[in-house]
Amino acid sequence: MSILLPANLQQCPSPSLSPSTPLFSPCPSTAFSFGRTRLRCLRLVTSCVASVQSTVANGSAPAPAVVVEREQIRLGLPSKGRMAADSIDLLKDCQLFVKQVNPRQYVAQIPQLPNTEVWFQRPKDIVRKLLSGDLDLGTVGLDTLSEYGQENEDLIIVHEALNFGDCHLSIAIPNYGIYENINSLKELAEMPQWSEERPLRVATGFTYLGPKFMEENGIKHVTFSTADGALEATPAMGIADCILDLVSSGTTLKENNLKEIEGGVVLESQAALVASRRALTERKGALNTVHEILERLEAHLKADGQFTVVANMRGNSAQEVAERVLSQPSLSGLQGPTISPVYCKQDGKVSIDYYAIVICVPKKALYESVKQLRAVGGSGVLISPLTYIFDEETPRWGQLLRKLKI
Ligand SMILES: Nc1ncnc2c1ncn2[C@@H]1O[C@H](COP(=O)(O)OP(=O)(O)OP(=O)(O)O)[C@@H](O)[C@H]1O
Ligand SMILES: O=P(O)(O)OC[C@H]1O[C@H](OP(=O)(O)OP(=O)(O)O)[C@H](O)[C@@H]1O
Ligand SMILES: [Mg+2]
Repeated sequence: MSILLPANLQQCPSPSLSPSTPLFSPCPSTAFSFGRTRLRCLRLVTSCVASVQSTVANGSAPAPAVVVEREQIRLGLPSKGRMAADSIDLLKDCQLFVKQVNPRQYVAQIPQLPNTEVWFQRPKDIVRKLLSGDLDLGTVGLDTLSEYGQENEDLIIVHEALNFGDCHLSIAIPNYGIYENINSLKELAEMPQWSEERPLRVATGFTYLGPKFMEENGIKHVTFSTADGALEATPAMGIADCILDLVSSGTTLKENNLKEIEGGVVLESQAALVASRRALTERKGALNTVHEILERLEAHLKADGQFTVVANMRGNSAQEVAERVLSQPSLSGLQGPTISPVYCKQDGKVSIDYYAIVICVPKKALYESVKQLRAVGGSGVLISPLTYIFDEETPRWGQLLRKLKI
């Protein structure tokens, strides 16, 4: 398997190469010409790469030996792109308001977290800066974390499902010509077209995950090229056989006559809250800050999927009403229904003919729950959104402490 090098290693100096010799072409059209010279170049580059890899592995940096002293905890948020607004909106929904004076200012404050400052960075730089110790926390897609974090143990996922930025990293091939009947990675790998001389050409921005995935799947005759965007054009341009890129709605693939294949998904991704292990264990205040952010996130995200349902139900006692409610599978709520007497005044006398029941219902199960409530005599059903659900302790906090071995 030959692996072309990430663009950020192109400038790697080598005395045997003329300055004009391209070591790695971001243009896929030159990506699989492996003459002798090319192979020699690659070997030279490989040894050169080994020496820089300790500091620049696909742009990621190793964790610093010591944590640099500073007063503030630093939270990295995406400066632009599709993750930027959603990150700020999520914090806002958790009552953490990011105060940015203007959109071109890359530092901001969160008044509710006075010991924390926000730094806006490109997602890949958030990962790099977590590794270099210049940020302590950050929100990024799991795809970016895997690509630029490269399983570095200093990176800890604090919350892996922030409920935005959903997409998956997947292989896509043309849906025409020789690929018409190819529907799985296995079938793609077994096509007679690929050989050492003419490997399968993959265009991808994921120069770490791509080769790793192919190797794990035993695909030998494969070569990679990279570009910064519009990868979906490369098969039709004749410069790649397939692509490995992010997919969310699937529109870009469809519009470019490409299809996904079985076994071709490298990873599922959504936004995550990530921290530097070193910062959490060594920086004063970092663990408290992460605890507060995590509590707010979990309370909001848990509530986000639920409705509060209130209904009245005729009955002789709270116990009898509870038995009827609990006979229905979708009406058990978070811990069970809350049932309270409804006091009515009739002919000058106060009596209890009805009970009010309050339950939390998953949004997806709402209509089913309303039907079940009606079936056991519920009436006057009121539905309202839930804002926060604070549990006794956030489950992810315990997981984090275990990861940190605290
Ligand atoms: N359809 C999608 N395509 C790409 N990324 C997506 C998609 N849906 C969600 N994402 C998430 O958004 C993140 C950032 O994507 P975005 O394209 O905004 O920035 P970028 O790719 O880092 O920047 P640029 O495209 O300008 O180089 C991705 O890493 C991924 O986690
Ligand atoms: O499945 P879809 O909803 O169609 O989204 C997938 C496309 O979105 C991303 O590109 P982006 O918009 O970031 O443009 P880029 O290629 O310039 O990065 C990604 O690289 C795909 O091309
Ligand atoms: Mg993009």
